[in-house]
Amino acid sequence: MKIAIACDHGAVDYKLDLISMLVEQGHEVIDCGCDGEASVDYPDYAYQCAKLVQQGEVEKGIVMCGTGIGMSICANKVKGIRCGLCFDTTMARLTREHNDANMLAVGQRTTGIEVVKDIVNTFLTTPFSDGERHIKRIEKIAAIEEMEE
Ligand SMILES: O=C(CO)[C@H](O)[C@H](O)[C@H](O)COP(=O)(O)O
Repeated sequence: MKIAIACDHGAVDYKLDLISMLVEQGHEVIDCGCDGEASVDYPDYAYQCAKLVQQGEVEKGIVMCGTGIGMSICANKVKGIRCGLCFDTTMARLTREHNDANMLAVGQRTTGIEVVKDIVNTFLTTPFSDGERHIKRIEKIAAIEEMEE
């Protein structure tokens, strides 16, 4: 799978760990930065990653910061993006099954790396459940985006 990944200065270590894991698994990864621990602004990196997902350049996006909150807020501002902030594998499974999330957000300061790896693997391998009620709700999300334009 082609995946874009981005972080702010609060999650560089996790981003590098996840890139190693994903490449080892055979995924193609586009690294949207940032690259060091100097303070940066998470919207700059979340936006780059979300645009790659929106434009169909990649199938999924993964963003991370201290908590994942800032990154997820930004990603969800981009039309067509459904980014789930996850703290465990149940949330990762449900954001795929129920929300058909195309982006995942995690936090380096809130969640251990082994749990984050499990979250990422669950997110990438769980299909959308395709239930009629979920489709209807996702269509309503898209309708809100249209109303807000
Ligand atoms: O958006 C966040 C908080 O909800 C992220 O955790 C950021 O990484 C964090 O705000 C960065 O904080 P810092 O004090 O500038 O390192």
